[in-house]
Amino acid sequence: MSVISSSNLTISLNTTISLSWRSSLPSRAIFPRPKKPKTLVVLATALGAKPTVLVAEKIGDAGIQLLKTFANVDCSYNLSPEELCTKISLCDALIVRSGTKVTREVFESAMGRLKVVGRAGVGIDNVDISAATEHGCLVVNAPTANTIAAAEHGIALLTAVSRNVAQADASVKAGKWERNKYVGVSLVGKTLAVMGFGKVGSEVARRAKGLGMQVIAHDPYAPADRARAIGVELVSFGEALTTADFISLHMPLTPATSKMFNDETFSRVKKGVRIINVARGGVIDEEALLRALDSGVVAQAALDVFTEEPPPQENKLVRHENVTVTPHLGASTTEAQEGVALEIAEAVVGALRGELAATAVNAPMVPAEVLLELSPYVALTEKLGRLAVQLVAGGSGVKFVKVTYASTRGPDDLDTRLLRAMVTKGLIEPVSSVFVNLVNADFIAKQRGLRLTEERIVLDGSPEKPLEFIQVRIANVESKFVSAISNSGEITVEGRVKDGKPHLTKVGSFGVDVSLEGSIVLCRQSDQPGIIGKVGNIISEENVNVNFMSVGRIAPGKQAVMTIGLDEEPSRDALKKIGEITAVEEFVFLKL
Ligand SMILES: NC(=O)c1ccc[n+]([C@@H]2O[C@H](COP(=O)([O-])OP(=O)(O)OC[C@H]3O[C@@H](n4cnc5c(N)ncnc54)[C@H](O)[C@@H]3O)[C@@H](O)[C@H]2O)c1
Ligand SMILES: O=C(O)[C@H](O)COP(=O)(O)O
Repeated sequence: MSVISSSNLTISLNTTISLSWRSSLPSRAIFPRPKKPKTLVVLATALGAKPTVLVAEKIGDAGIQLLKTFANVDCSYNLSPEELCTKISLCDALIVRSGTKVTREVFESAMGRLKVVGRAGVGIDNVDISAATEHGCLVVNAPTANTIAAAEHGIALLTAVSRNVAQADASVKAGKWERNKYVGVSLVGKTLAVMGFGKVGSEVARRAKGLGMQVIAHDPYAPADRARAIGVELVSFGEALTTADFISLHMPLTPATSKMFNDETFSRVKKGVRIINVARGGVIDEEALLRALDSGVVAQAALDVFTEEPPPQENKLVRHENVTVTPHLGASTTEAQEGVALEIAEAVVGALRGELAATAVNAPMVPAEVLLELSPYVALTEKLGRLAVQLVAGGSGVKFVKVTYASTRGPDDLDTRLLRAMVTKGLIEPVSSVFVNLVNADFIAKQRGLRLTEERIVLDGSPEKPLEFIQVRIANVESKFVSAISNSGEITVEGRVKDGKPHLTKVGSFGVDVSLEGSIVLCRQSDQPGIIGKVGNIISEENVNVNFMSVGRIAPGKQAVMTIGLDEEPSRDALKKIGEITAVEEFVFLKL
């Protein structure tokens, strides 16, 4: 047996999430129960409480129809920020495109009801992800359905600028015939630098190769072999700037890419370069681009996206004769919009049902089969957390928690992120009013100063079961049930999964066995005949059903801890009577 300790690992929840929709449902479970998603749906319908989805920007009809099969759908477009904040407290989900800013105020105004924001598209820079996470709100996007549309629009703009299509069109419509003025440049043999070699960037590269261009790409995170496979060389930012005749932008807007193209970068480009931007307006310093256009450093620009959308009327860039503009049309093809709408509707409905969200933005993925296998352990860890915190005297001074996983599997074969998050949920929810889920567990733990460390015990044996037992220990606290303090001085509870059900198997240093459902009475007594009967009588007089009972003792005739699992909560009077039995030295009632 070996112990692997990850000492001082501050809890960091990078966990798959699927949310169960909680509004009006009796269950507060946040873990997707892959075998039972339909139960949640049936409950929602039976209670007449369908979730409400606010669609704040127009999406394809197929998506709306799919949403309507599951939810009340409110399509309200062009809402002001104030109107959105007013409506949001009545909504379980919100769907937007790039035109709606989902700010911190929106999450605050939701008052905990908003469970998922669906971004019908790729870029999530219009959603305050930190605020979403802090409010336990899942953010999902539709990352694939508009890739080709965006790439095609990039190529449309590339060819349009090279041949002055927009300017020449305007000139002819103005009654002119200026054949000499609108002589263009050829694409064949020219170098195109694709900045951001992701989904759209690589499709642009592929198409530009077909036009006979030399394609280079800059992307610090893209694998070189993927680029090589389509005949593209990955180069440094500097090399891309200095060698390109055309630059096409395809990176996300992040703090690192904001104003990536500025006076300094324009001072390094080849004179006469042409720039295409179908990514995000904010990656270019628009004032600097204007200066570069005026000085002729940049010959032409084609812009689909702007820092402020729509750009103000007087925007000089928009009116510049060497600039071609479109109103953020990259994703706007019939095909892409139908695809995006379906992709986002499926993601939102799935998240509301408590199923896996494959496109979660603020919660990393754990494969479905892993989730299924870990499901009973997820219930176990939450319940151990709940029990442990209720054993603390005072109830809220929990700072140092250690979770031990005993398994025959090596650490690399056991992903404990979900379990860790559920311990956090179990520890925090009974002593606070906050709702903890897999999205916000990390944030809430940190906010409350909870430091959770994990330890592995690697057991010998065949690794069929993911875990043998799990132990939760709380250090530096006193307990209202002194027997829960183990020899190491910590409140200790241990459990395992038996026949698919979570069981409590140890409290302090006492071995016990009780199924973790309903509620529990823990009772320490001097080991002598008749006690079990006396306690049992008090409970049965109350008409409360005992679902499990076990006694763990140190040695015959010495102290024993009796564990009684109850279906309902006994009255205060009954609990008082248990405490008055002479041989009972201490007892505690715990809710699961
Ligand atoms: N105009 C439109 O309508 C439209 C449509 C679709 C996508 N987009 C935008 O296009 C962009 C790309 O979309 P995608 O689907 O290809 O996303 P993606 O995530 O597949 O690709 C983005 C790529 O940018 C790279 N990147 C990140 N930081 C970078 C940096 N500092 N320098 C260079 N590369 C960097 C990433 O490694 C990634 O490979 C996004 O901003 C998206 O919002 C716009
Ligand atoms: O990031 C995206 O997916 C595009 O910018 C598309 O945005 P839209 O949904 O507003 O067209």
